[in-house]
Amino acid sequence: MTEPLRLDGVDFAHDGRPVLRGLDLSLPAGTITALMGPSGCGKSTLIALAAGLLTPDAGRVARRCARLGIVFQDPALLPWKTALGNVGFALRGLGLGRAERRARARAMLDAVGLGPGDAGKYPRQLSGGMRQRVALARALAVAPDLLLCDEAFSALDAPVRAKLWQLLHELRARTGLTILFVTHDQDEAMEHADRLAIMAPGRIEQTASVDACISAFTSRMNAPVS
Ligand SMILES: Nc1ncnc2c1ncn2[C@@H]1O[C@H](COP(=O)(O)OP(=O)(O)OP(=O)(O)O)[C@@H](O)[C@H]1O
Repeated sequence: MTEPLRLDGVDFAHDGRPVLRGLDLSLPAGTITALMGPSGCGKSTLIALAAGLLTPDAGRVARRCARLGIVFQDPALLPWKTALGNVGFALRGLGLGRAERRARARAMLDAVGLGPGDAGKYPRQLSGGMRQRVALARALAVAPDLLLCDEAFSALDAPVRAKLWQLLHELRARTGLTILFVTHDQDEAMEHADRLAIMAPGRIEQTASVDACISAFTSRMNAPVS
């Protein structure tokens, strides 16, 4: 099976202070992996390395994807562009005409639950949750085959989160999208991921399939009390 993302023996230091040491992680194509671990263990640093925004001091980061989508906790939208303009901007460089870019951007905003009324608003006129939805639409508009999400849904309420997850599951089923998402929410991880990657400070401590975790838990619950 191909691996759209693989990190081998990655070391990384922020300002000379080691943060990741000999970190290994691989994502099989079409899987959804939840990256979990204590605050400060290096999850966001791993995502930045995976995205190519940071360069490892040692080891190797290999991305085998045609198009990468990234969503951060901070949506970082262009303040001088509308929601539609922000999503359309991401489509420049794909060789599409202006009308096609606008149509794709509109459709993607619609898919994340932002209709024509919201599409024309500037980031300052949108709530934090709406800005996060614009950021997701921007990442998905390029039709990525690898999506990295760093606490991307943290400002969203439960019903909106559920709708966006439904959209991601549909995209995965249709396109084989591979997703790595950082979350502190165990329920979100168990409900939406196929695999868990659990970090200890600086490294991946364990990767396991969610099904294996659930059956281990169930057999422990059903074990006779001695
Ligand atoms: N730009 C930076 N400059 C210096 N140190 C940094 C920088 N970014 C992160 N660090 C440090 O690197 C370590 C790992 O940070 P990182 O943000 O990757 O952890 P995290 O697991 O994502 O944390 P959280 O769950 O709190 O978001 C922390 O000690 C943090 O203080």
